[in-house]
Amino acid sequence: MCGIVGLMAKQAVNQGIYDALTVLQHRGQDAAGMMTWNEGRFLLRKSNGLVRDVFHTRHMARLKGNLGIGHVRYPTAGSSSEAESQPFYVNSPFGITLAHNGNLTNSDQLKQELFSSDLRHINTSSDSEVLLNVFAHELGKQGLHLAPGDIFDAVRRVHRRCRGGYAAVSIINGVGMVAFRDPNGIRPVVFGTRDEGEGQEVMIASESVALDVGGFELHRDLAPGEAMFVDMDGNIHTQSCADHPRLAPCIFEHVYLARPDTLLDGAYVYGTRMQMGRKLGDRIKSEWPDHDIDVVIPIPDTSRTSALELAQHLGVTFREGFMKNRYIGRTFIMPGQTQRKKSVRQKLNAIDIEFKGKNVLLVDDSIVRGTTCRQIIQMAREAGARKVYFASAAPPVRYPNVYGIDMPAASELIAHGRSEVEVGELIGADRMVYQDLDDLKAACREVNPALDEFDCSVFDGHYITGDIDEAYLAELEAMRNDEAKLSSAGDHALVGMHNQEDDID
Ligand SMILES: O=P(O)(O)OC[C@H]1O[C@H](OP(=O)(O)OP(=O)(O)O)[C@H](O)[C@@H]1O
Ligand SMILES: NC(=O)CC[C@H](N)C(=O)O
Ligand SMILES: [Mg+2]
Repeated sequence: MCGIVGLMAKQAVNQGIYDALTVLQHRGQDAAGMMTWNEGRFLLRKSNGLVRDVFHTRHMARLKGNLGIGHVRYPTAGSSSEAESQPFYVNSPFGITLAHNGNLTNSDQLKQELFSSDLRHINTSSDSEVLLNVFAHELGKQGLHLAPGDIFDAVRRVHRRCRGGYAAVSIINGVGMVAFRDPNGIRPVVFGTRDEGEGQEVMIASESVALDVGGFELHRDLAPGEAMFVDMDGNIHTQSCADHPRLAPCIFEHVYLARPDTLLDGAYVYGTRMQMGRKLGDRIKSEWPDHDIDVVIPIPDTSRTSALELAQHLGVTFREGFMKNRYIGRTFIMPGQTQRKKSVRQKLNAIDIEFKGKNVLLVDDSIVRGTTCRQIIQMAREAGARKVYFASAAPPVRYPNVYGIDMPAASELIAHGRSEVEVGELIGADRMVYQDLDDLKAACREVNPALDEFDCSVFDGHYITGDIDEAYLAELEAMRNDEAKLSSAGDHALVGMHNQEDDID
C-alpha cells in the first residue's frame, strides 16, 4: 500500500505532486520520490524518508516540467534501500518511468523471463522494477509511433504476464501518461480533471483525497484491468485490457489503509467504517446483552470513526481516553518490530480520569501483530480501569498478505492459529470482541451495494489470484519476516544508481 500520483498540467507540476504526496503519506512513510518530464528529459528526486524530508527547495526548483509522477513507499518486496524507492526509470523503448502500488506474486519468474527471453537486466530486488520492465518490453513490440491502441495492447500483455495486486502510473517520454489497475482491482487508483482556464489538466492518484486537495474533480476509479492513457494534449483515452476482469478490491483498505475522507470504488471509507462500528455494536448486543461497559474509548487514529458509531449504537458514553502525539506517524507501517513497539507509547498516552474505576471497551480498527493492543491494555490498567474489554472492527487477521501490505509472516500475526478467546487472553483483555467477516463485507456493501467481491485474504486465507500455495507463503515468510529484514538492514548503504551528483546530500 504505497501511494502513487500522476499529474499532467498546464504549468509546473512539482508543487502539485508534492502536495498530493503529503496527502498520501499515510500509505507509505519509508521513502518518497518524484520524476518530472521536461523538454524530453526526466528529472528525478527520490530518497528514504517522509515527503517533507525528501524534497528540499533546491530539489523542487530542479524538478521542472508540466508532467510528472510521484510515490510514497511502504516496502513489500526487495529491500528498504534508497535504490528501490520509486519512481523507477528504464531507457528503452522511448524512456519510461513508473510508480507502483501493490505487489507482484510472480516477480521471480518474470525476472527470469526478462533476463533470458526479453534480454533485460533488473538491477534491484524490487518487484516494481520488474513491472516497469515487463511494460517496457511489451511496449517495445508496438513500434516507434504509439497510438492509444498500441499502449492498450501492451497493457493487455502486461496483465497476461503479471500476477498479484498492482496499480501503476507511468510516463512514456514524449508520448504521455499511462495508468493501469490489476484485473482483480485489488489496489485502488482514481483519476480526475481540473480546468483553470488554460485547458484540461489530469490527475491520477491512489486515493481521491489527493484530487480534492489539488482542486481536481473526481471522474471515477479505474476499473479492474482497465488502462488509461493521457496524450500530450491532455486528452484521456481508456480501455479495458484484461481478459477476465472482476472487481475484488482489498477490504483492508476500508479497515485501515485508506483515509476516511477517501472514496474507494464508490464507497466512502468514512461510511464503511461507521457501518463497521454499527455491526460490531450489533454483535455485542446479541452476544453480550448484559454487558457492563461504562465507556467506549477509541485507539487513535484509525478506529475513531467506528468506535464513535459503535458507542452511539450501544447507547454507551464515548470518550477520547488516549491522547495522540501528532508528530508520530502510523506505527503499523513502520519497518521493524522494535521501532513499532517503542512508538506505541511515544504515540499514545492515557488520560487517567477516563479510566479510573470504570469498565472500558477499547476499540481498534484491527489487530495485526498485537503490538498496539497489548501495550494499550496495559496502559488502561495502569490508568486505573476496573475491567478492560477489547473490540476489533475487523475480524482476526490470520493470514499473510501478498498483494501490497507488508504482512508476510503468518507466525508474526497474533491471531494466526488462535481462537478469538485465546487472542483476548494473550493480549490481557477481560473480554474480546471481533467483527464477523460477513458483517465486515456487509458494512462495505451497505455504502455501495455494487461491491460484490473483496480480497479478504488476510481474514480468510483465500487468495483470489489463484497462484498462492503453501510453498510460496513459506518462502515469503522466510525472506521477509522481521528478523530477516533486520539482517538486511545494511542495504541502506547501497549506492543507488539513480542519484545524480547534485541529488545526493
Ligand atoms: O496489532 P498491530 O500490529 O499493532 O497493528 C494494528 C494497529 O496498527 C494500526 O495503527 P497505526 O498506529 O499504524 O495507525 P493509525 O494512527 O492510523 O491508527 C492500526 O490502526 C492498529 O491500531
Ligand atoms: N506497498 C507497496 O505498494 C509496495 C510497492 C512495491 N512492491 C515496493 O515494495 O516498493
Ligand atoms: Mg491504529
